[in-house]
Amino acid sequence: MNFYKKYFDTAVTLIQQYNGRVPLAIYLKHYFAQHKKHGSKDRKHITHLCYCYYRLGRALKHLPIATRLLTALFLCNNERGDWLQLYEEDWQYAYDEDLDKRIAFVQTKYAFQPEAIFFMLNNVSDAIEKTVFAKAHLIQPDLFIRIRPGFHQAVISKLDAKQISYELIGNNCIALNNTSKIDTILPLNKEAVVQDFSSQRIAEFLQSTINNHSPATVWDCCAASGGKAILAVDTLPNIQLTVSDVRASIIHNLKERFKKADIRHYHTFIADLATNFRSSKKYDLVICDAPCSGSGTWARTPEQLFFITEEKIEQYAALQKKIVSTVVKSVNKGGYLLYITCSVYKEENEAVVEFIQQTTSLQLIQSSVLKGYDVKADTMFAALFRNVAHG
Ligand SMILES: C[S@@+](CC[C@H](N)C(=O)[O-])C[C@H]1O[C@@H](n2cnc3c(N)ncnc32)[C@H](O)[C@@H]1O
Repeated sequence: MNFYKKYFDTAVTLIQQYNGRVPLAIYLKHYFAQHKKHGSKDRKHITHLCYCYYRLGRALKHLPIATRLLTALFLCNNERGDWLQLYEEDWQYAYDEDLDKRIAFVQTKYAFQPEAIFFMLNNVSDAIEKTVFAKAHLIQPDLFIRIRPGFHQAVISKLDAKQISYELIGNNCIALNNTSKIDTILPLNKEAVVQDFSSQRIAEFLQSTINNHSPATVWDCCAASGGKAILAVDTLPNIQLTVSDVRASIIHNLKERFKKADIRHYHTFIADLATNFRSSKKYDLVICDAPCSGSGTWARTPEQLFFITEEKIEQYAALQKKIVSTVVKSVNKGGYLLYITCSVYKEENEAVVEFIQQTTSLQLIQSSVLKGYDVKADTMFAALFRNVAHG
């Protein structure tokens, strides 16, 4: 049996047994750890096949797994390769590097609608071009890094010396192929951070906050391992930073990361903001990068396209409202709240903005969908509010 057929059959078995309870990356990691017979090339091909399968999201769900996998592979591969041997002649002949032509061919075989890839596509923000967005899930996103202040030349020289191909977007954002191994080339977190293009664009919101008001107090209330907090330190001069999260383990990771990033002066605490937590302090800027469905990042975790439920999205929306209700009380007079998600659903974005407007006196300054799907990046949402209350 040829290698591709073997990879294909293994992927079919893995897909049959996968139930979406753990991330696909973890599921495959465990499988490969238990099946040492697969070398690195095998792992790469089998992983690629499984990811392709889930890139089809909810489309063609009625097809048997093997047929659906063949269709997904045909749609997702943007270059000819040995994998084409798996196909009947008419498929081989019809293959084209243009995705739209591949879609048109698949439509001669099955009732394939690209819009069906994305769960509840009608519920995504109006600013999103729905068909383009849904189709973008057939393509693997790029890897993005942000060069930290003062390290531009150092980073560029290291990438050039190793002949890594990259694209510089603006001054400090670098797009790389997803397979690039940059952690062995760059001192990550010190000179550059791995951060999606749209996430880097949160700097545009930060710059319109407390830039003229220094030193200012900043609370990143859903800090995780500190992606937005490091961005705030790099973007805003001389801030007094506080970070918190509900998970102690992630704050531990943040501390390790901050050490590498040479960020030494900051406060941390652990808090569940969905309870009636009350901060004794107020801040000039509260960054609320809320827990969310992550639907703007599902081109990186396409299994979510397949397994997400409406109930889950509703749970996130309810949690977001609870968290913002808690943290708005900690915004100083004249201070700001920056609400962020990496979701595309209105319920987690515009509806939460409306909720804040209805239930608080904060004023909306600006909000926007940060579209990444046309540049192989994530799509995010950000809304900046100001506490204009008097007295
Ligand atoms: C989208 S992530 C934050 C990402 C981070 N700001 C960054 O840029 O890397 C959301 C975070 O909210 C935290 N979270 C979830 N529920 C929470 C709650 N009830 N109170 C506080 N934090 C919570 C999660 O643990 C998670 O780390």
